[in-house]
Amino acid sequence: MSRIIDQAGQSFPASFSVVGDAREVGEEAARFFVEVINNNPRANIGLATGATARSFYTALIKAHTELKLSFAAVNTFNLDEYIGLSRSHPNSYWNEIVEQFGRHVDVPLTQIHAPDGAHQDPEAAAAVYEGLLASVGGVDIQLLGLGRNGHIAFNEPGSPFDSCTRPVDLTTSTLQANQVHFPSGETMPQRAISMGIATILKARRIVLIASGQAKAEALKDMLRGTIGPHCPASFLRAHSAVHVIADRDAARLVTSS
Ligand SMILES: N[C@@H]1[C@@H](O)[C@H](O)[C@@H](COP(=O)(O)O)O[C@@H]1O
Repeated sequence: MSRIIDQAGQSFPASFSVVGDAREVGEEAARFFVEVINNNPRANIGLATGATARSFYTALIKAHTELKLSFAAVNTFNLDEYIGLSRSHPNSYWNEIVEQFGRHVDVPLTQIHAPDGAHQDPEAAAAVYEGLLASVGGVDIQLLGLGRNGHIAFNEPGSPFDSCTRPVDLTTSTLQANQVHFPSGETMPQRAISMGIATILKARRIVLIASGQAKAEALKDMLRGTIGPHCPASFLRAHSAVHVIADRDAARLVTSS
């Protein structure tokens, strides 16, 4: 894959790995986080939910059990949370991070952070979260998945470059993709609190993961299309330390082989 050189002469992405399958995507992504935590055991790490991230958490847990990597002083920050779900709801994103990762390592659950989806005033909860991120000195390394429509976190198409953490409406595409995670008959939340584009771009390093054919168009738009709110992930091209990891299916429209 050829790099994109923007007007400032910057190369994007900083690195691009195409691996065989979803498991390898997670393993490759975890290497970046292990390196950051080895260098700084008190690192602030930004976490993503979703199916693609599962193998990433499996790899981090393996680093804990086999390499004795400690998360005891790490703080984690979710990208987003559904509005209307308390932390204890089985489908809350806070709970997803605890179940997939937190309870399998030595991070105290008080150091797992997410926007408060149950707050009566979502605007206020979003502002509190943005303030929390600033008060801890920002995120050292942020994991991002990629929505089929090019969203990152829950920044749906139309999200502005300068957006901060805020309440957002989910699009039909996202609702269809995520409804499967809720029990049949249960209507999923239609809104969420999400870190904004500007919030995400403050992270010192970003690792974006994509797996499967359903992400191929979005990955192509992100890397090759015009930069703009129609494809929120394209705004990542304004950041100098983005590492993209995709499996062959997701990368099929941006690789020649
Ligand atoms: N809000 C989440 C994102 O943070 C996630 O990265 C993305 C991809 O999810 P998946 O890996 O399940 O396709 O969509 C969800 O809607």
